[in-house]
Amino acid sequence: MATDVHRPVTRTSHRADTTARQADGTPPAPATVVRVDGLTRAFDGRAVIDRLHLDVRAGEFVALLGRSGCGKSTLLRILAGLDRDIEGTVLVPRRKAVAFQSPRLMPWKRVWRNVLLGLPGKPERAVAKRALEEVGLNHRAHAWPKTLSGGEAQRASLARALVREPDLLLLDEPFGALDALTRVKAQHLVDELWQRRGCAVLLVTHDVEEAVLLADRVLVMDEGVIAHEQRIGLPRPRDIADPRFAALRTGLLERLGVEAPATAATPGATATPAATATAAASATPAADTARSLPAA
Ligand SMILES: Nc1ncnc2c1ncn2[C@@H]1O[C@H](COP(=O)(O)OP(=O)(O)OP(=O)(O)O)[C@@H](O)[C@H]1O
Repeated sequence: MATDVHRPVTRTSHRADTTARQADGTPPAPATVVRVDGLTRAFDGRAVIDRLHLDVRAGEFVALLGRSGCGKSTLLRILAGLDRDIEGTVLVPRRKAVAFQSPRLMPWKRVWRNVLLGLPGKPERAVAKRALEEVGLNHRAHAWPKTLSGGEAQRASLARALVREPDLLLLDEPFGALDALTRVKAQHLVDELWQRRGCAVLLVTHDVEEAVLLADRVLVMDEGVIAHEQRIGLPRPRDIADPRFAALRTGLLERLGVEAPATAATPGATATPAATATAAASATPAADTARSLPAA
């Protein structure tokens, strides 16, 4: 796998992949596709990311949580190669793609042309159509972006990421602007695509439930570093009614220091993260507020 190294100021250097068979003949651990070592990014003298370490394995689904302003998008932009004003070492695969909360489609290009934007050479329309088929949007291939619904535009943005055949898919709050029902559908789609494609995914989200639903591993960012890591060993597809799901969600909410609102049923009661978790399970817009994270 070709690897990009972003290393303007290097403290330590790493090799990316470790695929050699072990001495006892057991299969090797999955290769590492992302290796970040001692990463620092400062704005106006303030280190938003401060000597951060992170490894992501091939095919792994990682969710990144953290309070608003803690540096999640900054980290994702660095991994995407969009910000290189850094200290430390960042190794990422050359084949990578990003989808943002806003689909960022060019209004003057039809959907299929948007999907092919930025691809090298002269890719054929069939390439776009295949990706659009994968996200269930082929019937809108010739539409103008402004005629798409929010969910359709987000699927077009995903198709644009998929045509790049990424080894690493970076998703920055891709469902944040969608209504609750469309978001659930989009989450299922991403889960399906990830299982089919087998690429590594790094998902930045504010939604604890979404993180537990989709990720193999949930990371919590705080004070410029990965402050907490939680493996999610639940079988897929995951059931939010499973008590183990609720326990993981509650644990993560506690880590994030989310204060739940007092419920009407228990006036004056001290709210607990568990209450937030219960509210979040209903997946209503009100619940979205309960599971959003406070600002840093
Ligand atoms: N180009 C920039 N110039 C100055 N400050 C910046 C710049 N980009 C980000 N920051 C600051 O860095 C901090 C982290 O921003 P970032 O967007 O990474 O946070 P975040 O965790 O993704 O937040 P949110 O969850 O609200 O999207 C914020 O305080 C932000 O104001």
